[in-house]
Amino acid sequence: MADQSIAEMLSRRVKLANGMSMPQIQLGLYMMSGREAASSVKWALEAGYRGFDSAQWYHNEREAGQSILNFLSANPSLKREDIHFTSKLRDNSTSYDVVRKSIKKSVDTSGLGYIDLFLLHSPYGGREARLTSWKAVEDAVEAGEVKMAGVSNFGVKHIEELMASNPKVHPVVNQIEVHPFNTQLAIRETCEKHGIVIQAYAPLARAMRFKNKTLLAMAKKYGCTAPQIMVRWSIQHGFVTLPKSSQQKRLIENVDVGKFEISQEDMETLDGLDEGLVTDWDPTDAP
Ligand SMILES: NC(=O)C1=CN([C@@H]2O[C@H](COP(=O)(O)OP(=O)(O)OC[C@H]3O[C@@H](n4cnc5c(N)ncnc54)[C@H](OP(=O)(O)O)[C@@H]3O)[C@@H](O)[C@H]2O)C=CC1
Repeated sequence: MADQSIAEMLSRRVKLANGMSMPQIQLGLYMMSGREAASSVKWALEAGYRGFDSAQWYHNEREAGQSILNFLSANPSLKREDIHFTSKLRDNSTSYDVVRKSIKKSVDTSGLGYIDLFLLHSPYGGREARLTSWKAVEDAVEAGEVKMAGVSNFGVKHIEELMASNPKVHPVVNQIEVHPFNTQLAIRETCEKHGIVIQAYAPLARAMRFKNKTLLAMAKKYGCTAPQIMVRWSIQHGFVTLPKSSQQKRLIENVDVGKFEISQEDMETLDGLDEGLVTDWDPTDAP
């Protein structure tokens, strides 16, 4: 696998339980203004990124979608189907209609015609809201508004609850915080059991641990940077990984990870850095 170009790394795809696939490395769009999202998406597409992770909460679905459309019209060899766009439901609701409308609004706002992956952003709201919201997402898939459905920040209990409800549409991913400083073994095991791929958010631990001694020693050994070790760790674990940067140089640096492979022993050393670090929120134990 070593010695792959940036374009090759960005063309890697992960297979999903529903027979579809998605890019393994996608650009995270959290904490980007609309203007930043527009420019970052453009730079990323130029570099070869084909997947983007937005959300209703990020208030940049419109600008990210428009940037994708601009790129597609300037590059007619690429089609809408070559791009993977994710959004997420801001709030679960016990009202089916509220959620259906909210999904339609995201589709319209993005301007992309459909959304590739739509997630419940968190398990908040209780069991009834989770299952009702899921039903609305399933129907949006059946209606073609959304191609695939998944969840985010679901803990073991929430995954088991959803799977026990016999969902019509299989949740293809659970997007959770995962990096060497928070390895989330219990949730990963549960997802694996049910054929749910992990999407690793905050794969760079939001730049909070770049000075960690073990990480720096590893970067020196492999002749790369600390963020590159973190992205490489994430893909070697088989996650779909979502590093965010709104700087052109960094969003290219972060995916230039095809020239080295972390040894099994070093992967285990990195796994051992787990300290349960939460960089933003942790709704995985919500009631
Ligand atoms: N479902 C959920 O609840 C959540 C989902 N997410 C998703 O995951 C994505 C990634 O997570 P996020 O929280 O953004 O954190 P990341 O772990 O991706 O870290 C992003 C931070 O690292 C900095 N950074 C990026 N690359 C470099 C580099 N090469 N050198 C130095 N600093 C760098 C960025 O700054 P700069 O931009 O200035 O480069 C930014 O401050 C989000 O954007 C979002 O799509 C994130 C949190 C919660």
